Amino acid sequence: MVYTVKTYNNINKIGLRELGNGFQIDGELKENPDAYIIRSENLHETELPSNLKAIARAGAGTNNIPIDAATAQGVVVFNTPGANANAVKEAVIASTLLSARDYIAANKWTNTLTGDDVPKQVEAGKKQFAGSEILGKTFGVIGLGAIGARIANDAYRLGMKVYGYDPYVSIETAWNISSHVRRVNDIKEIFTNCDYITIHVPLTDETKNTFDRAAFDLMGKDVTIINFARGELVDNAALFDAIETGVVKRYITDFGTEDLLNKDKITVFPHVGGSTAEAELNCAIMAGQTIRRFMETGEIVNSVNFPNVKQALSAPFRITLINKNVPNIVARISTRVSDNGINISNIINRSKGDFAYTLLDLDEADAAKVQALADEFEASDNIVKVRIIKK
Ligand SMILES: NC(=O)C1=CN([C@@H]2O[C@H](COP(=O)(O)OP(=O)(O)OC[C@H]3O[C@@H](n4cnc5c(N)ncnc54)[C@H](O)[C@@H]3O)[C@@H](O)[C@H]2O)C=CC1
Ligand SMILES: O=C(O)C(=O)COP(=O)(O)O
Repeated sequence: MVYTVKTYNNINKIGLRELGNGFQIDGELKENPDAYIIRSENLHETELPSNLKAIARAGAGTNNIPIDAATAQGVVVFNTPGANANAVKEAVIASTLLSARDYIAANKWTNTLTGDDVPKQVEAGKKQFAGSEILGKTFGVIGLGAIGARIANDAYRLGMKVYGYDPYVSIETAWNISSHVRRVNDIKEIFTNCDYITIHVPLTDETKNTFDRAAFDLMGKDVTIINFARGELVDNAALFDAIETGVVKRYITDFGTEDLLNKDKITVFPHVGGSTAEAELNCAIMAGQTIRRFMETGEIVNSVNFPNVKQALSAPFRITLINKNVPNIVARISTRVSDNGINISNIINRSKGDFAYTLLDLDEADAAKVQALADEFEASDNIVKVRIIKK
């Protein structure tokens, strides 16, 4: 069995080797493949092909993927948690230092100098670039996930007083956060207390415009806002007013829109937070492993729209179903299997919202019987995707 994969956006080739020999990458069937491996390509305007079973986002944010449509079509969407977190952490630490000392403007100015007396001009002009130090300053981190937790710990190590806010922090990540990071339960405490604020949350209806007028109104003066998460987390109109009134000293973001460009107190990078050789390799490796595992075994790990399901396959065949989460569905599935004279060696059914994933391991070596059962499942209104996996 050869599976087909279509890649978008420069996925690291070495990482893709994780797929192994059972996958054809960007071959002739790439317009209706089994899986996509993707980075930031916006899929919201495109239809997902009928054969598609999985999308792996080689990275963290999945707001470029139509998750609800994918779920309804039985497409499992994965990401690669933490695989590019160190890259973003380093970019944010660099940005913090860039705001404290205006190195970019200082470098630009120095490059304008001419003549034999450049050293003299430097000494005369450098006072305009006197900065401040980050030691002892307050640093707020909104979102203490893979990136935020790393940044909070390192900002503390750099001598900053660190506040962290994340009402949904996972237990796993919470264990990794230094006890020196002061966890607050109200985001307002970040806005009122911090000289530097960085945000590391997914873009959702809840997080959109986290930095709005009400947020800026709570801040003191000369606050640096760092946004390597998504542009829409900041209300730009409110930001411009906050810059005008001296509330915001500098806005550093990885997400450019035209209104942000060529402004004195705004520094825009071209979405390069995760663009390091190491992060691109890590993401591609994790995406490749995830897709391979899902296609070859049916197991789900690191999905954003279906629950984790792990179960070694010990029976001759496994049928995987993506089904609507309706009452009595497991009983109905089991009955259909027994009506076909097949024994179930193991069944797992896990739901998330309106849909569920079912692994059916069958004590049946007759491929034709298994195919007939799968065809019956295909015909059911409550089942949106059926796959047969042979041990
Ligand atoms: N600039 C770049 O190249 C990159 C940007 N990103 C962006 O950064 C985001 C975060 O990435 P990771 O830390 O890897 O993800 P993550 O999933 O490990 O962490 C996100 C954290 O945000 C928290 N959160 C969710 N809603 C929240 C809310 N309303 N208030 C406070 N916290 C909330 C979650 O509990 C979680 O701990 C991604 O979703 C993506 O948008 C990620 C990687 C690279
Ligand atoms: O992982 C993320 O969420 C990112 O924003 C990284 O995007 P990229 O894969 O570098 O286009």
